[in-house]
Amino acid sequence: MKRKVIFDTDTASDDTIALMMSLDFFDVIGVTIVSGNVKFEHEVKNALFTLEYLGREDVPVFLGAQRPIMGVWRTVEEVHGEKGMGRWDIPTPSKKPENKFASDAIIELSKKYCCELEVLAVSPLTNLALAYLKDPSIVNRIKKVWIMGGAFTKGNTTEIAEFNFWVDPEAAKIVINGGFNITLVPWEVTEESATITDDEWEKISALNTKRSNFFVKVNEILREYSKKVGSPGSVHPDSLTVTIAYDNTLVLGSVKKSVDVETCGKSRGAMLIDWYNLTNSETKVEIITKADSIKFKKYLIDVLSKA
Ligand SMILES: O=c1[nH]cnc2c1ncn2[C@@H]1O[C@H](CO)[C@@H](O)[C@H]1O
Repeated sequence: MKRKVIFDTDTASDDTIALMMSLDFFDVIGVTIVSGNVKFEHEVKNALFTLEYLGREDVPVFLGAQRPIMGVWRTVEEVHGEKGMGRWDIPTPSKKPENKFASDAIIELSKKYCCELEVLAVSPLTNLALAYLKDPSIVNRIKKVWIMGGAFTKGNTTEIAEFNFWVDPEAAKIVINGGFNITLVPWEVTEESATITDDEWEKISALNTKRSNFFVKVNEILREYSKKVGSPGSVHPDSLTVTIAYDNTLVLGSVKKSVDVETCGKSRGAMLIDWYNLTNSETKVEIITKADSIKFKKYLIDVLSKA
């Protein structure tokens, strides 16, 4: 029996590959969309299209928050392409989203699948924060929350902040302090273990499957951008996070610490880790410090090799 998950996403480039992998690994009972990477309407279209492309029209898509709780954010078309799918102008999908707000869907599904549901959040945490504010008891019904977010020090959006935390630091603060059972996969770990080098990119292109062709198209601009800012290839944080959720033997190092999120000034979106337990906080989360790159890439190639 596959584990039941909700996939929360600001769907652009690597989000779609993380969704593809999740559909293989898990029983995805819902996809929830949140504002972040590109215009909301494109994120919705990208998610619906990805599901259709993979023949998974059966998976419901729920529309969520179209802005962060408080702050002003910016979309990052330079990272993912104008519409979030590289240079690919995807056709309009015929699949339609559900008529239920994402945070309400999270609450309802947590009741329906009480105590076994997991959330894969590869996105700003607005939808989950709103669900928690409406019904804090979801903490007792959701088994696990896997989060791609936060940077130790090497921010990819400001000097100190990672994009998902930076878009909605208030939401990240609410979720992380909410008492969920959380594993965090920070930016640096993903850059170290989930960067696809030129050789690996060529290998993926040469697979020439429906899925590998999709990978190459949607990540084309991500690859160019990542290299431009100094990574050795395209970085795939969301795909690594769902693979760690699926196979915990990918975890080569982790710590359990209390975490907070800065919401002010120039360091807005920074991840604060209480390394020495200075705050005496009881609320701790697991933070991944090292992941198995070889295993991750094997899973990725396996998923992309399928017809
Ligand atoms: O420069 C970037 N490289 C990779 N992913 C990015 C970038 N900017 C925004 N995201 C998005 O934010 C998370 C990673 O911080 C990922 O979830 C990705 O979708």
